[in-house]
Amino acid sequence: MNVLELRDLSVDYLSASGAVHAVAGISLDLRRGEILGLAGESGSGKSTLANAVARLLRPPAAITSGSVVYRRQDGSPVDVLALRREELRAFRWKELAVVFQSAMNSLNPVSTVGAQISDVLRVHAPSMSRGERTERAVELLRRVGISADRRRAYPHELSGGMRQRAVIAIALALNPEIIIMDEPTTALDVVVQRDILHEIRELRQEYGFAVVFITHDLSLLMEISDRIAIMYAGRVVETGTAKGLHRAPRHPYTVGLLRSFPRLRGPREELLGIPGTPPDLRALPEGCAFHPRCRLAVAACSAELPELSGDAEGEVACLLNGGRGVEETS
Ligand SMILES: Nc1ncnc2c1ncn2[C@@H]1O[C@H](COP(=O)(O)OP(=O)(O)OP(=O)(O)O)[C@@H](O)[C@H]1O
Repeated sequence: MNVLELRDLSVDYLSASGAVHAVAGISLDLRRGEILGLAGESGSGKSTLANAVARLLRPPAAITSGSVVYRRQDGSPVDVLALRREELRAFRWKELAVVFQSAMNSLNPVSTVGAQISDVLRVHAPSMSRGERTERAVELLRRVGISADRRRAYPHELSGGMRQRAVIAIALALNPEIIIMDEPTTALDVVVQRDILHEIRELRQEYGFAVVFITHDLSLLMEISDRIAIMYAGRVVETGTAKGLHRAPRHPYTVGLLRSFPRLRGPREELLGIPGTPPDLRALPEGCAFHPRCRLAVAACSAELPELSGDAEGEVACLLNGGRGVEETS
C-alpha cells in the first residue's frame, strides 16, 4: 500500500531569464515502510522534489502542475498541496519529517539536544507531561545511539555524527509515517555515514516509517534502499528495486551513474562517468533530455519524449528499452 502518491508534479523556478523546469511531470509512489532512494546528478531536481512534497518551497519556486496525496493508515487520502497553514504544521511532524544535509543548521545552537526533542513534543503532543517528554527524549536518543547523559549536551559539544543522530531522533519524535532525508550524511566520514544509514534501516524495521533518501551516490543508495528512482533533468527516468537496478540497469543514464561512483565494498573500478553536462533546465532538448549525452541514442530519441513505463518491479523511460538490459541493446 502506498503512503504517498505524486502525480504529474512539476516545479518551476521563475527567473528573469525564463522558467527553470526543475521538476517536470513526476509521478512516483512511496510504499508504506519502504526506503526509496532518489538518485541523480547535482541539479536533477531531487531536493526540489523533496521540498515540494514537504511544502517547503519558497519563491521563486512554484508548483505548476500535479498532485501530492498522502494516504493515512486507513487509506483515506490527504491532498498535501491543499493543506492550510495549521494543518501543515501538524502534518510536518506527525506524518512527515525532514532531515536535511546540515545537522548543524537544523539544530538550535543554544538549546540542548534533549530540550529540542522535548520542545517538539510540547508543541505537537500537548497531552504529554514534562516527565513523559523527558522519558521519550531519552528513549529516542538511546535509539539513535546517544546515551542518556548526553541529552544535556549542546550541539557544538557533539561530533558531526552525533549531531546527525540527534537530528534523526528529533525527526522520529512524533513517530511520522514518512521521513525525507536530503543528503543527510554527506558531511560525515564514510564509516560514520554507513553506520547511521544502517541504523536507519533498523529503526525503520521497528517504527515502520517510510524513507525517501536523497543522494547523488548511487552505490550508497544500493546498500540501504529497497527501491530506487533515478532522476535526470527533472524527470524520473528509471525505477526499480535496488537489486534489480544493480543487476540490470535499463536506462543508459543509470548505467552511466553506476559507473560514475566507486563501490563502497569490493574492488575499485575506473570512474568512467558520463560524458557531457546536464542540460539547461530553461531549454530542455527535444525528445529525451538525455539523448545528447547518450551513446546509444538513435534519431527518434531527439524527437520523442519517452514515457516512464513498466510494472511494480521497475519502470524505465527510454525508447530503446522495453525491458531488456541496456548492455544487451548495444
Ligand atoms: N532558487 C533557485 N532559483 C533558480 N533555480 C534554482 C533555485 N534552486 C534550485 N534551482 C535549480 O533547480 C534545479 C534543481 O535543483 P535541485 O537542488 O532540486 O537539484 P538536486 O538534484 O537536489 O541537486 P543537488 O544534488 O546539487 O542538491 C537546478 O538546476 C538548480 O539550479
